[in-house]
Amino acid sequence: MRHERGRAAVRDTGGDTSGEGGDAPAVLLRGVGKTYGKGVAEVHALRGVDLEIRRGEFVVLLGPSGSGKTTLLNVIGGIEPASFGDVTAGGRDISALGEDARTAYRRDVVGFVFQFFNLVPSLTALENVRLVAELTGRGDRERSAAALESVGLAERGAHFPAQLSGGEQQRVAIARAIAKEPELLLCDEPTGALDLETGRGVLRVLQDLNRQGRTILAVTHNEAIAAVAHRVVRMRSGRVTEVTTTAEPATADEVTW
Ligand SMILES: Nc1ncnc2c1ncn2[C@@H]1O[C@H](COP(=O)(O)OP(=O)(O)OP(=O)(O)O)[C@@H](O)[C@H]1O
Repeated sequence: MRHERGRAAVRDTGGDTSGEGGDAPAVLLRGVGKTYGKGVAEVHALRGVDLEIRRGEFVVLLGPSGSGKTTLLNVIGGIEPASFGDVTAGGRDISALGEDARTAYRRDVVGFVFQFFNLVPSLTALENVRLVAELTGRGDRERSAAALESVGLAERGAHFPAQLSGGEQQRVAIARAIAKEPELLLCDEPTGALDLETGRGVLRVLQDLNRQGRTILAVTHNEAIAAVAHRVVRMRSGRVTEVTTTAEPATADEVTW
């Protein structure tokens, strides 16, 4: 494994921003800030973040609690708008979108995976996957079944969440996120609620999806997970402090925590 630390690697986040189409980055942030509240209650969650994520990259965002990781994920995913700066993702200038256009972007371009799976308990695994895909007009049974198969759960489509392990539920949540074929998969602590073995299973699925060409950004506290990424972005106090490139990412089976 080769690490390129410090300034040279941080320069990675620059690059030509003019191109559209094939060479356009999956995500490009320039001077992005997010401030919550007003006056004495003001919190500067992001303080001028520059970041580029290329198509097909697997990027892990690491940082201590409160450093702004989830805020950054939410801004990239269109869950909340930046207070200032430019956000381009999926070929769109997200910072310029109104509420409705941001909702459409979130629905059509981004797949989300959360720490606590958020499956609907009264629906089967397959129904959970279809439910979200249907919102984008891509909810046919075959596509949803194929998504379940791609996370190794082809046989579990008729099971309810309570009949599945935590790792399996998270894999259903990943299938749900990818069934609509998003350009970008955003994961917030995807292994945070899982033990080592089931967590590895989830990482394995994410790595497979990435090898098939999906762009993935995963937020975590867990330093070990960084080993599977192409690049690791470290944050502190709302700023990117370091970007590390890994020439040969580890496989999910090689990481331990
Ligand atoms: N809706 C909100 N209103 C006010 N402050 C917020 C809000 N969301 C986040 N913050 C604050 O912004 C800062 C960054 O929070 P954020 O959740 O992005 O950090 P994080 O790195 O993801 O932390 P953790 O690892 O604990 O989830 C924190 O100080 C947090 O308290």
